[in-house]
Amino acid sequence: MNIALIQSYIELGDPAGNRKRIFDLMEKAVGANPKPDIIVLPEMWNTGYALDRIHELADQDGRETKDSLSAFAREHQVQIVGGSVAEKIGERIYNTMYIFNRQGNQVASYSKMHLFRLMDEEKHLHAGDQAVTFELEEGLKAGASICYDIRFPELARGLALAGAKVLFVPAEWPHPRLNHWRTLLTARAIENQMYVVACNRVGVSGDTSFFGHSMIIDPWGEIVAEGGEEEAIITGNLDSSLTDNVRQRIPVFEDRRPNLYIYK
Ligand SMILES: NC(=O)CCC(=O)C(=O)O
Repeated sequence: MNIALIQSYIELGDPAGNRKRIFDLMEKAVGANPKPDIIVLPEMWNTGYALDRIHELADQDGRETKDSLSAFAREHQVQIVGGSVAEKIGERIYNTMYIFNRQGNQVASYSKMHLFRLMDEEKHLHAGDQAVTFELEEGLKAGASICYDIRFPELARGLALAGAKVLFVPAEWPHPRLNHWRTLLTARAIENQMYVVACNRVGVSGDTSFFGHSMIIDPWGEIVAEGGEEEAIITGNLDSSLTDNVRQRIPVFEDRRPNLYIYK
């Protein structure tokens, strides 16, 4: 499966401008040869972290985002892991990912469950309360996570135990924590023997600088593709048989001793 990561710049508090930018980049991605089977977007791509105005800027019920991503997926016959957007449900704002198949049908959604205090998320957003797996083509099971979620290995392990062979991680992860980003993503891939597909934004927003370095890491922990710090479409290939291969070679899931892991 060919994957294209849309490592874009995001303008603070400009949903219309950001939508145009993201869709222009997606058009470019589907025009490439080979055409991607899956497009992945970054976190909060509609508004960025304009949290002080998030109630007026968030997408009501995610309607505009869902309609436009669905139409794009159907028109271009491509699966979309839609990063995340600020979504307004009633009076609550969530940081939510939508996933679409090639027919344009929404197959799942996931709201970020760990809110990141360093960026004030907990003051403005509601946390999701459900872990989510979903099925890509060829029966390939994937798990959803968003940015800060990767600091919680229990989430990725739970998704792997539920059958996920790929973990998607849209992000807005800034300097100076590139070392954390690369190490945590690689650790999640190695310990769960799964692909990690992470799409980070680039550019400066206020006094925060986002470094990109979107990456695809295979179940052996090797980096298959990695972006730099500029806006770009990063592409790479995912071979689902590699997950089974690595899991047979080092049978971590058979060797687990979960009943011994609780401190008394
Ligand atoms: N948007 C986020 O969740 C950022 C997480 C982050 O930067 C971290 O260090 O964790």
